[in-house]
Amino acid sequence: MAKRQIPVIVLAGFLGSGKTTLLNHLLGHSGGSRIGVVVNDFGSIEIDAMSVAGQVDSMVSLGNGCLCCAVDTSELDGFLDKLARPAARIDVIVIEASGLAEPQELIRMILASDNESIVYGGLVEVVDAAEFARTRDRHPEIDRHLAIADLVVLNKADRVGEEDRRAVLDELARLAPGRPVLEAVHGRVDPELLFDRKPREQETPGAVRQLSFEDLVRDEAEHGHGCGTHDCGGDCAGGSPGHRHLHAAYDSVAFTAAEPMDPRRLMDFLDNRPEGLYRIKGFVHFGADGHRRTRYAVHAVGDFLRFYAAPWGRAEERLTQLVLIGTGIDADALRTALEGCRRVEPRDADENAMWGVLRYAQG
Ligand SMILES: Nc1nc2c(ncn2[C@@H]2O[C@H](COP(=O)(O)OP(=O)(O)OP(=O)(O)O)[C@@H](O)[C@H]2O)c(=O)[nH]1
Repeated sequence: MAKRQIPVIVLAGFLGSGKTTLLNHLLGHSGGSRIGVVVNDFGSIEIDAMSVAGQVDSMVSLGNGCLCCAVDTSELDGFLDKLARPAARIDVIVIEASGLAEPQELIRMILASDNESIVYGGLVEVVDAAEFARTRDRHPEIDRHLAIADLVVLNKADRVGEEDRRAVLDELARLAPGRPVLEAVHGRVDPELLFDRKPREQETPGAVRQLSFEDLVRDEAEHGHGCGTHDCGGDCAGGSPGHRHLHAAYDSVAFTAAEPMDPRRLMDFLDNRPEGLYRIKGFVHFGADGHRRTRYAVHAVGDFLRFYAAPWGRAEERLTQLVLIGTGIDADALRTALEGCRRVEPRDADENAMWGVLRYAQG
């Protein structure tokens, strides 16, 4: 009997589209399946890894940089070997790509792996319904990602009206013809759709098709792009302009503070985020009266801003840890601005200080 192979699914999508949210949904609704997770954060503080830890059967995390620019595949191979070892009893592995990754490079790495216990399980591309048009304007590369997706999740369906929703669906049908598009709110998709894939030979011609190794080799020959196997620094100047990695233009800034943050100053910073600063994620410790036990997860995606309140874990260090990602951002200025948001001096009780934060809070 053929040995059962563990499918490795790549979960991709632009910054803030909802990959971690979807992954957490899968983890919470996996039934009896054991999910192994590889998280690839772009920033040097592994916010995504922290956001899924605790719910997952087995996780490895690759911080600071895009996996798609790894010099060789051995690092990923090592992680896959670890997750696929029989003792881990993993049924499916999900790789959450960084929001700036080239999914094609990740797929190439999985297909090139000589680990016989794993098999490429498809690309799930998450799309932010509200940001789709703007993201595509700035990053036409997204079209290429959609074209090779096995499943497109049109997430944040709650953030668009009927007309915009239809327009995005039409555009997706054009960009990813024949591919299933699932509309979702907060990444709530049926896990069955991801894990229980039909074997290739049962697929209907013209329906969902997984990218094959031949496709990739052909694509490489056509585009002369081999950055899965060399250190291209994300730019691949030798390749076609269409193959410029998304993250080549993006910088990330990490900020950590042990002192509590001043809610008014931080809100002032967040309400006036500089142009180009597209994504902020992390956790904030405010330390204000009545809020000392609350950890505020913060997410900014484009114009969208939310805080999610949850109690700090018992053993958790009360720190503010933020990752800021954007194009043309001034890292030093951002760090200085955030330093200025720390509450260094004890202040008189300011009962209303948290109002600005609570306006954006959920949970
Ligand atoms: N309104 C709304 N918000 C959502 C939905 N899905 C996710 N979000 C929010 O969008 C923000 C970003 O979600 P994440 O899951 O962290 O996105 P991501 O793709 O992992 O982000 P990166 O790791 O930066 O690429 C968070 O505030 C989520 O709560 C949705 O369907 N509707």
